[in-house]
Amino acid sequence: MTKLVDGEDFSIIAKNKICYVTLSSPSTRNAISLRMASIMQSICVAKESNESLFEKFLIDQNCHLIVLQSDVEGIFSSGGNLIELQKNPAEVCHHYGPSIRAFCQLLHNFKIPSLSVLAGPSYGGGVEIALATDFRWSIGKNCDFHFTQTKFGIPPGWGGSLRLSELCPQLNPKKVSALILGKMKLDLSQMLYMGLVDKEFQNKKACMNAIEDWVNQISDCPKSVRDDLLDRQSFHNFQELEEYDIQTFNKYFLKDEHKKKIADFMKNKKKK
Ligand SMILES: CC[C@@H](C(=O)O)C(=O)SCCNC(=O)CCNC(=O)[C@H](O)C(C)(C)COP(=O)(O)OP(=O)(O)OC[C@H]1O[C@@H](n2cnc3c(N)ncnc32)[C@H](O)[C@@H]1OP(=O)(O)O
Repeated sequence: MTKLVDGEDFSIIAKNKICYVTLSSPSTRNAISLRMASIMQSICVAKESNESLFEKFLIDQNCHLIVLQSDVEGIFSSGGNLIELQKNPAEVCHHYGPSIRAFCQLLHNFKIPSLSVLAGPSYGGGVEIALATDFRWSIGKNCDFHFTQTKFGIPPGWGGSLRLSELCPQLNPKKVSALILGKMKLDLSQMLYMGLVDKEFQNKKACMNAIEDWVNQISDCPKSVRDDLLDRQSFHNFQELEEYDIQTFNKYFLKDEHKKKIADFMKNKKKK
């Protein structure tokens, strides 16, 4: 196990090709503090080499998946730290929003897949963090999203509104605004229906086993095929993506590795 961030309330570690980002602040129900935001800032901002510390860590540790999770029972995140935000003047909190936004952008844009494990509800900015990952898996039934931002007189600011429209084609910008203005709650059945939650689990063990199986399958794929598949995300134009997919397929079709894998499969099949 290797650590990038080692704190009581927020840690980032790599273990068995999985990067775990863990929120563990029971006293604030996993609110995002100024300290966490400043760590996010320091690990997400690209250095001269054009690579941030977080990206370098993910590459060096050969991580195939980022898992964002809560270590506090009954909550994913209560969003922005209201106590600190109330206490401090705007100048002191100047970097707060941009830092968390940069962290969310990294989860969304970095080329390996990211997953939020939801075993409790999320509020305000906590929903936005959960929306930043590519996938959301739920454990149990209690993982509602609460859009509470306007209760405090502000709109979402960490990329969550746009992500909602991206993830749910039926939620156009007008509908997203209506959800937020209404301080609405989405429960598990609504999130499953909208495709916001991708898989549901009865307990943590089943979820963690599924995560390990997933990463093992990714590791089993030849590195160059894996890299080529992960590069697909850099294309936003469907025509260019189609050409890339055809070229990539031709690069591997009936080459030695492909033939060998077919032969191994047939041999194992006969044995059975
Ligand atoms: C700028 C950020 C903004 C955004 O961009 O969107 C936001 O995120 S706005 C904040 C959105 N958050 C919320 O609306 C949630 C606020 N909290 C609650 O509604 C409740 O606390 C809870 C999360 C539903 C939990 O309720 P409950 O189980 O009844 O516990 P308590 O209410 O007693 O809370 C326990 C403890 O935790 C502290 N706490 C809770 N949320 C926050 C928070 N967001 N920031 C800081 N601290 C928080 C709460 O004060 C309690 O502490 P003690 O009183 O010291 O026990």
